[in-house]
Amino acid sequence: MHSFVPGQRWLSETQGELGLGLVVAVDGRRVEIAYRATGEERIYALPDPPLVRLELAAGEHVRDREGRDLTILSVASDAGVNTYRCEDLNGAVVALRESELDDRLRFNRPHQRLMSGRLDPDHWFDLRWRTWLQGMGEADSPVRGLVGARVGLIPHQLEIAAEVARRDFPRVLLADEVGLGKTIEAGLILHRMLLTGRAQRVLVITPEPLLHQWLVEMRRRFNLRFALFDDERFESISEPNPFLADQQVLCSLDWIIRSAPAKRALVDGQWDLLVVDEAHHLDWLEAAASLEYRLVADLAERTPGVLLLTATPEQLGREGHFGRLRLLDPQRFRDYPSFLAEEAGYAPVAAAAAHLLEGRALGDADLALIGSLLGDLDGLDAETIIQRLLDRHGTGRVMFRNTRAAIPGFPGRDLLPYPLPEPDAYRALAGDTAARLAPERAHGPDWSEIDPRVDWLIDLLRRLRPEKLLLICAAADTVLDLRDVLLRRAGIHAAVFHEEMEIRERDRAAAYFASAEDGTQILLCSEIGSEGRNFQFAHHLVLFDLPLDPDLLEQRIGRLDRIGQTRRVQIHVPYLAGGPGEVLFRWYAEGLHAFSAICPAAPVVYARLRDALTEALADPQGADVLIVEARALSARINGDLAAGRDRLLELHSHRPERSAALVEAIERADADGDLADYLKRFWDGFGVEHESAPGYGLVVRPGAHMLQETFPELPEEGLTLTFDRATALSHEHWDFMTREHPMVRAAMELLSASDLGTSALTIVRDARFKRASLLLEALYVAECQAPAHLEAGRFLPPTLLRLLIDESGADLAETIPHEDLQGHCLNHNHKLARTLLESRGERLVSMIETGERLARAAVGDLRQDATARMQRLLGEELDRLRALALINPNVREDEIGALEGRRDQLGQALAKTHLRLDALRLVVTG
Ligand SMILES: Nc1ncnc2c1ncn2[C@@H]1O[C@H](COP(=O)(O)OP(=O)(O)OP(=O)(O)O)[C@@H](O)[C@H]1O
Repeated sequence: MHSFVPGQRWLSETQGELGLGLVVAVDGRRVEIAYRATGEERIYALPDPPLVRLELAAGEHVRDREGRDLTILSVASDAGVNTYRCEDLNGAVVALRESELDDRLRFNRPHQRLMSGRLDPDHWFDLRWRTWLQGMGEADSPVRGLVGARVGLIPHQLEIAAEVARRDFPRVLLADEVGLGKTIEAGLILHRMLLTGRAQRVLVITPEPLLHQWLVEMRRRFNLRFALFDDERFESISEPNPFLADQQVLCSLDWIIRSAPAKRALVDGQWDLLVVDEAHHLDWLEAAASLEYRLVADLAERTPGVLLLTATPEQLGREGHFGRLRLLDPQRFRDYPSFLAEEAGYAPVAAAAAHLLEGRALGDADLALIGSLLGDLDGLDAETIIQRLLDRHGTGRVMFRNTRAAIPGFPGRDLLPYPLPEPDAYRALAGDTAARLAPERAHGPDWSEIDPRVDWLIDLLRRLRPEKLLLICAAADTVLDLRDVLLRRAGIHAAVFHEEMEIRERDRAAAYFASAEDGTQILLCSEIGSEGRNFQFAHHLVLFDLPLDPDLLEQRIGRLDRIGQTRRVQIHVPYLAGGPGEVLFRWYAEGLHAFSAICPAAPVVYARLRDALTEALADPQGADVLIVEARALSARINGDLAAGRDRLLELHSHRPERSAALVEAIERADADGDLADYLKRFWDGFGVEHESAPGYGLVVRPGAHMLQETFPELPEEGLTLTFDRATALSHEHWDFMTREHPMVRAAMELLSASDLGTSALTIVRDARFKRASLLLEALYVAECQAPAHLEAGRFLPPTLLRLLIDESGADLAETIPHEDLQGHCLNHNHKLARTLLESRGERLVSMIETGERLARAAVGDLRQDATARMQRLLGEELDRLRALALINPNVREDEIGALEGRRDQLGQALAKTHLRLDALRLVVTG
């Protein structure tokens, strides 16, 4: 019999959910226990309170208050209070007084619970079994983190996400063409890294107009709740570094640049992963780097994972592109001239790879080129050669770019030009090309009275009603003037979106436009609406003016021509005939063919012919010659790009056979009905109400008599959910329930950390068992405790070992599956249960000992297999990286070092895999 001493830890015999108790005071008649996990204090009468002394032994795994995982090496007692000598995950030895044990620790003692007749209903035992099985299935799944996103299964996105997220330090430029889903790719990558524990602190930086869209996309597609930081939030947090108060932070580049204290705190934010959207704003020239660039460079230097997103990597020139690659890997991209020289060599390599892909025989020149890059080609098949070329050359490992041409399913675009007479007053601006190109700004406030585009627009709106139109123009003033004139002259209410509005106002305007029932027919946007936003529910785009930069034109069209667009995009272009407006229109329409499709050559053609274009704008007589030249140049460059550098990049950015396997794996997970069955049983056991809703939906609400006051992630008012991906995509206000949904993860954690279902007793009547006998069903869990970033679960996830021991000590688990042992559960029949347990107690103890022995032997095998698998997989990966490093400087030294370190640490962690008895069920057959 123990006596109570302050500082000791005790457990409530009857209320395990209180957590670990601490003796705070004792007198002759009572003991006072604090349960800090639940904030309860209880006073118990002595001498016989319903408490069990917590005595831990060497080999057991515990956690301290700071969350460190420890293994007990030995125990010493001083005046009745224990001090445990422990080892942490890094092998350091620490002394832990028992009062410092984590108050939330649960100590399931299935053995004691069973022997003392504390029994749970069978269904909880069954759910425990299924919980562990499910966890095992997920741990090494190639589609982990990808399954739970509310996204359509678009192959190139899944492949990029899987490829990038498995790297130790993912530092890449996601540069798919406009609207192909870079935000989704970044979301998939970070979702996977968060789920596997590879990242915890994530920072996303976007331009101000995209903040809200990111917030919403992360929440509704990935169940990720980002904290949006601005001055107000930053100042309201009193911690020394307010960013440390949140794990997933979203903020705008503009705000950080403006706020010096925020900038300092952000750089010290200890991020694991940094995402920068619209990264082409990070200007860099060899001679000067912008403020924005320098800030991101500071962050990138201190953050292991960096994702830069841009659809126009070469906007503002190749030098800026190089600057952004340098953010990802400053060692590799050290100087601009060598980068240019190296790039020049890509085209022939890509051409050779293309020949191989097309199944053509290689000529001597190709063979010599490939041989000089890869060494001996003997015995290598075409596929292997292509893989190696992709792997080892170019910017492949740091940059991904998919183009529309390679992705099916875009409905296409139609150009609808409207030449309009140029008013005399505008023509009078001749001599000032800029003014004549934007007469609405140069002419004065009454421009809308004389500009034919206004009547044309009113007419178009009437003709297309109720179809929605997005209008983009260069300036906020034009937006405001157009709004006024539409209302005044035609009674048309337009929503507006421009840089002088507050973020919330802009988001409201976009929502007002989006609303199907009572929204506006037209949204008038200044240029800030041309970047990143999703307006693909509309099919008509009006380009009220045209930008000079072709990347900007593509950004504008990309608002509608993006994933999710269901019809051909109608591009309406009104222009003033005879003047520079017509020249610019023809430049895009006839010279670059940039309205009807993306013109990859456009930035280069623009850079080369900029002067000629300026001249033709000033003097439209020269337009014909210019257009012919632009057409020839863009055809040639587009051809070169298709055959050269971009072809290689495209090949590397999407390998269909790999993405097909990912799509198939996710489809299989989606089709598996187990999860719905699992959750329904869980809810039933817990007391959560659920009923079908029309159209693959399910309404779930807290019941009146639940096991605990709340169910994880279930709001008081309940929620509607669906297990069906297609339904989830069309009902975005419903939760998409997958194994990765926070509710499922929290429910599984709740169960495995509690003692629900850890001991059960069932009577099974089955003709296969002739006479009354005992079977002991034991669930052991082999666990490898290692720091999360090592992802030990890939090789040895918490692994369930199920044993079914009969009275002779034989294990029948293989022949009698768990599902076959259904029967009558004795958790309510205490009397019968106790009689059974008392009469067969000795036999039971010996069966438990046998189980323990068999499980220990099995865990040894498991440990060995996992270590061998880890050595093989990481060994292969290391060989590949080392081979790559010899020829491709894109492979960084620290990547190889990190992988070697990981292999060693994993080896040590796997060797310490330990075994824990999780649950016991006594089955009485007859
Ligand atoms: N797999 C997907 N399932 C469902 N919707 C998707 C998927 N991928 C992309 N989308 C939708 O398509 C649109 C374009 O995606 P996203 O915004 O990620 O593209 P982007 O490449 O970042 O665009 P931009 O170049 O304009 O910044 C968004 O509305 C997004 O929600």
